[in-house]
Amino acid sequence: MAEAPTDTPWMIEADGLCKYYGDFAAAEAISLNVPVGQVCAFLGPNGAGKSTTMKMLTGYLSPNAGTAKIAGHDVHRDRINAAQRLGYLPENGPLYSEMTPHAFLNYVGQARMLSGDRLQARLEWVREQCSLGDVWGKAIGKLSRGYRQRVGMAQALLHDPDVLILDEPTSGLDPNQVHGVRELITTLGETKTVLLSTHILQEVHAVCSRVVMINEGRLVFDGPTDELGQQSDAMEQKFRELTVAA
Ligand SMILES: Nc1ncnc2c1ncn2[C@@H]1O[C@H](COP(=O)(O)OP(=O)(O)OP(=O)(O)O)[C@@H](O)[C@H]1O
Repeated sequence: MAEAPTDTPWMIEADGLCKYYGDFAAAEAISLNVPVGQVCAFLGPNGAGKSTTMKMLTGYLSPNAGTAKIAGHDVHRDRINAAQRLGYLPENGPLYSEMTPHAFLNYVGQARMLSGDRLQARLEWVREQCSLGDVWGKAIGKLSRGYRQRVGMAQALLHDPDVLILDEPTSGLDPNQVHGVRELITTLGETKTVLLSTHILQEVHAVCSRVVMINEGRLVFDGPTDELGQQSDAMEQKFRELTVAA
């Protein structure tokens, strides 16, 4: 049953999220709150638990313990309202290889209850913003990794959600495309709340005001980007200190 939305300043809330695979803790006691309009980086080495946490935040994975909310809506108990406010770019998006970006995004739009002029306007907006014009009519299965990533980004943005959870949005993109996606995220961050995972520390400086870092399933840092150092070198050093196993 749907819950009444709470009057919360937090657009993304995690409270004590845990995920176990057998005895192995992929995520343990993850709590974090992201306020309206913040662009927050989610960092950690390979296997740290970033994707696992993001899947729990978006309701795609059930936690063993803890709760997640989007714009005050519990992602399991109030799934439809949470999903309406959320755009999610998964690590390996479920893209339908035989469909064109146009057909796929049209289908996604209808599934999200968009129709008529509003759907057409949103399709045109994502085609433009995600630079998909050249491949709009080609089969997704024949697109390069970078273009597939942009189709994934387009489906996350299509319904104009307030909250974006982006798992490695610039992975697989060439430097020009990386620049374009960073600019897009910066613009989106003026009005939306964004949590993005990345391995590229320059990206964090470029677009994020806050960093949350995870290692071996546990939070090890949560603070302003500047606290990790003004330069990428300093940030890299801090990253190693916080994430190399003791
Ligand atoms: N379905 C699963 N069954 C068993 N172990 C899993 C499963 N999914 C993830 N894991 C393990 O949980 C840990 C965290 O994985 P996760 O994908 O969340 O890490 P990550 O920080 O996103 O890594 P990367 O930066 O490499 O994408 C890893 O050790 C992974 O092998």
